Amino acid sequence: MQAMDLRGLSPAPVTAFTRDGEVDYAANARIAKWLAGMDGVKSLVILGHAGEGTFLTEEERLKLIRTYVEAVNGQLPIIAGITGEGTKVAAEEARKCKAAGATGALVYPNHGWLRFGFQKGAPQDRYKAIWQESGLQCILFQYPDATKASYDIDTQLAIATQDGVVATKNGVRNMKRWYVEIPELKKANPNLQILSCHDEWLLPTMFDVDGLLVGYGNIAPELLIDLIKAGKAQSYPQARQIFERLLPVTRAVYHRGSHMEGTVALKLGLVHRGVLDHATIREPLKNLGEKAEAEIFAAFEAAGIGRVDQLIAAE
Ligand SMILES: N[C@@H](CC=O)C(=O)O
Repeated sequence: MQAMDLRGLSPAPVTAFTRDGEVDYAANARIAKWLAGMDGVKSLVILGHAGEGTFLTEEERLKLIRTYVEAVNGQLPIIAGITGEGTKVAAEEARKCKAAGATGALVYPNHGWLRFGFQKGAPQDRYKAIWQESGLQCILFQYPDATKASYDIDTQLAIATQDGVVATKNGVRNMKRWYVEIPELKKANPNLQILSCHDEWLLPTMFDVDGLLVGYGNIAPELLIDLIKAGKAQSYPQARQIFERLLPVTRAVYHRGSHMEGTVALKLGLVHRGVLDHATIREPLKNLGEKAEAEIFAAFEAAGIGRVDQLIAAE
């Protein structure tokens, strides 16, 4: 197996809808082409939180994968969020995603684990079943420490050393754990690619990662690519400068009441950049209101993040 190279930016694109709430495949293809055309973008991760993946029907999800695969024309791997609850259901979902053209799986924890915690051994069996059933290359998704679905180090090590697991998307949000666990994972599997997803405060993790897998990659991919480079060069001043420039946008999009609002804010950001015509979302997401919209647009102005001209060229 040739592992996906994720050493750079992997944006998690939003899903564009028509004004009446249907999936707008043409608009999604435009997003795919725009992002895929950028040097430093290594994969596109669809059907995740930012992509409202669980708000789509199975038919829509598979059609969206096919749309992305066609749009990027082999330039990049398409990674699908795998969210099915039961292990068998998730493995079956992954098999269908692979048949639709996906290369990778971002494996979400079972939702019940968020509420009750997981039984030892169950997470690694979920990854194993997905890999064996589908052949999709898996990304270990580490949830925040504050949730019961955050895997202890033994569970992470077991998953990280299994066949078919090529990367971890780490959002632990506990630097005591990050500083200890990331080196342990690297020691156990030196090929494991470390991706941060701490959208709301990326800076502290930038010096230890191979890349980013973030919803933030929708709205400021150019600056995030530079931030990754600065982190890899271990240049704190350079990384800090980019972080400061992004700060108004980070605050407007991610320092909100809930991370769920971030997805709505991402769509507004894409409207501001001329990538989307409107920010239609699906329930249970809610619009943020005119005041928040104005704040988000003003934040983009303050950061000097403007419209995307290349999008038109990509069509
Ligand atoms: N950045 C978020 C969004 C999810 O995919 C996270 O940490 O999980």
